[in-house]
Amino acid sequence: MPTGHPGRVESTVRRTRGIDISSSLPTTPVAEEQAALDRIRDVVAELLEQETAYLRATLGQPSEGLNLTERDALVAHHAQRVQGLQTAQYGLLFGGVETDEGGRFRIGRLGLSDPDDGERLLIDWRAPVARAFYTATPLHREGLKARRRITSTDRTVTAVYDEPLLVDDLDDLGDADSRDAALMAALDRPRSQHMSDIVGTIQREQDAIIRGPLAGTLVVQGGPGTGKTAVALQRAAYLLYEHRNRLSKSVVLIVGPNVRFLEYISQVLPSLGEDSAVLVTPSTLVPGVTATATEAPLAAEFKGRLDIVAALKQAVRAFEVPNEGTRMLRPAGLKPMTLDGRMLQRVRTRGRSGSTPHNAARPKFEKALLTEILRLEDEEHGSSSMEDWERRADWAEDPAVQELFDELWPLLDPVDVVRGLFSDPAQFDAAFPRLEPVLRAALLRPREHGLTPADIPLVDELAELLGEDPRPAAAAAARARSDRATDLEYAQNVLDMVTDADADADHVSAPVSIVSASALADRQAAGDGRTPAERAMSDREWVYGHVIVDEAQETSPMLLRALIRRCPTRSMTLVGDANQYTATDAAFTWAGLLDPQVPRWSRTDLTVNYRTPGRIMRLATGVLRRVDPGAPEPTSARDGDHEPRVVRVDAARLGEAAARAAAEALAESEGTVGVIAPLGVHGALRELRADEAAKAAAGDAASDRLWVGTPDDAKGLEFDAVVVAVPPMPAHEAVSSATWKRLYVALTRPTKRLTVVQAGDAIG
Ligand SMILES: Nc1ncnc2c1ncn2[C@@H]1O[C@H](COP(=O)(O)OP(=O)(O)OP(=O)(O)O)[C@@H](O)[C@H]1O
Repeated sequence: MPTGHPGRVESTVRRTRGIDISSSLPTTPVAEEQAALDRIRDVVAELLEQETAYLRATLGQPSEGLNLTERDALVAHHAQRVQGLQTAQYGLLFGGVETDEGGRFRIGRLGLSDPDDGERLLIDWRAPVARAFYTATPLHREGLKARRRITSTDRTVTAVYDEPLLVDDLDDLGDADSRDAALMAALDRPRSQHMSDIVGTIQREQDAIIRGPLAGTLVVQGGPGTGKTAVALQRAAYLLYEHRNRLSKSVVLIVGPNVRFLEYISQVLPSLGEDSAVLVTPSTLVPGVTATATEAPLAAEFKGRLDIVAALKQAVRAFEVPNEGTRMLRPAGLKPMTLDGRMLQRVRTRGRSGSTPHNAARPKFEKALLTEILRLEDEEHGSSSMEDWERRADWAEDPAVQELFDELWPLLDPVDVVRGLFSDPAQFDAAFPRLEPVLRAALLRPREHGLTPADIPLVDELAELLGEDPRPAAAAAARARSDRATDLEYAQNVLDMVTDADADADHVSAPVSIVSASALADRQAAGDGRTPAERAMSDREWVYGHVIVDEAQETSPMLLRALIRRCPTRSMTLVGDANQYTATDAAFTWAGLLDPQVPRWSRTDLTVNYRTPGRIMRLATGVLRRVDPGAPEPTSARDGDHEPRVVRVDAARLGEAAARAAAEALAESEGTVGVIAPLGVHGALRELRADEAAKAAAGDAASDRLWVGTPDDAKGLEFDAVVVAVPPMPAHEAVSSATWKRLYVALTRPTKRLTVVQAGDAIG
């Protein structure tokens, strides 16, 4: 019975000098790679069976000889193995290299040896020896004689592209098209609801970013479709591999623009066998709090500025012994006592001494107030025969005193403070004096108004200023208990999935959350049965090993501050595009965002658009030049086969025309269709969406392919065919730059076809 597992096998592979893939060569390269893939799949299947049996056995023997935590940890450990092996089955083998010394290696999604005879079958794409596969060129061969790219479905090798690197004459290399065939095949594949990884076709300029050092802040600037998201996720997988000891404990935080986007990218890391990452949006950065509302851009921009920190500090101070002047204390069964203003100020000063946050300073305040009360009592009745500590305890239990504590130094919740601040005009004006009326009107709102994304960094800041409230301890314990139950349920689901899996299914879908092998040790050490990622997710004060921000051009200074709090070493990768900044009409610069808070950062640019065909990019660039006349000619990896279509319609028929164009796109393309339109147009798509949803519900998986959203929702997404509905716009000079950039974002979403349905002047 084999005893190996991917983790252990992996370390063997890293010591390997070469793999002989030439023994008993089948006749053609495709047949040769098919034989290799069959063998690799057999080994994976065997390991999978073994791990499933372990999982089943562990689940079937409740705590025999093990305490509950140990059992949970083992269950999760085996569940992770099972899921890791399952997800690895897709696109397992994609490359090979032949070195100058004659060594031949196969490169794949994970490192694997045959557990029976120890033969190395696959090298993990992230291992140092695999690097040249991505970066070698005929001019810089990096010790390689030849490279082989392999494309396959789960079980079948579909093509093999051999690329000689050692050639006497560079003209012998063959044409670029055949060299790039694997890349072109990857770019032309129909898109689905989920992003795929690019592990088989990473390009040289992308590889340099992916394998860049962990330390420091790296900005990756690139136009639409240049692979920023893909590279950021591959980089997360690479860093988790290369710095496993550190990062599997500290976890990588990935911030994406919205929930749909997180869903879109959610399969990439699991498909690469990695799970030590937490995915959030700016709206869900603070555990337990979610922003659900929107607000005017000028209000959001104001809240994003760093000067708001001073206002928040002031707002908290305003709760500490708020009204000067005399207070009457009416203790039960005793004469009322007068607490004069000067005395209360003394108490406040003592409460505020040191740097203790507000809630945490409450005991200090209580102690100072009780001291004053005792002094007054002594003055009135002479010194008492009771011990001071007894008198303090007595007074502290008096309801009138407790009421006074709560009135003069209330325990505060950050969300309540934000709600109060932006709904109570008196509090608001005290915190933000002399605001322009328009801004004041945009910021003030009813107390029951939902939180907005720009409120979340304020909640985070306030949580720091307020400190822990001891009262939620019980709630946290309950949450930990329910997390454990979820773990067990999750492991059972994995088992069910394995049992139900159709043996002939060509694609095993990747689970959203798996547990890394190395997390086992941490679980045991932590003793609470949760993975580091799970613990990080529920802990606002978690310090992450690395932070990745996608669409980072939309990061406000306050959000950046909240992210730096989560990673004070500033080990961060920020990917984005200044030209896709739409939060305000101002121009975005990386220096403007970073310089005030990140003393040193570096920038790399990505230049080739792998998504949008050249002929569509030219139309989109015409729109971009409305705001940036000097925008350079775009470079697309493909020119594409379909000219963009522009349909002019009456404003009243915009929705109807968009729906017709979407129906046509669904009929002529086999992949996904995105309709990007203002909210007012979405209603016209209702029927088409219902039709698609009904077909999908009836089991026609191929029909779950229509998406409808606004340009802001579409950020970061892509579709095979896109319909952009453009409402009538004012004279072009009057169109705001953010509006042009939103349109630019929308026009750059297609991988193949674009239809613009427009109700006004030509946009290009
Ligand atoms: N090396 C590559 N091999 C195969 N596909 C790639 C490669 N690089 C990028 N792609 C594909 O190109 C498309 C665009 O990539 P991605 O979404 O990462 O771009 P982006 O720069 O984040 O775009 P945007 O800023 O417009 O959101 C994706 O389908 C991605 O898988």
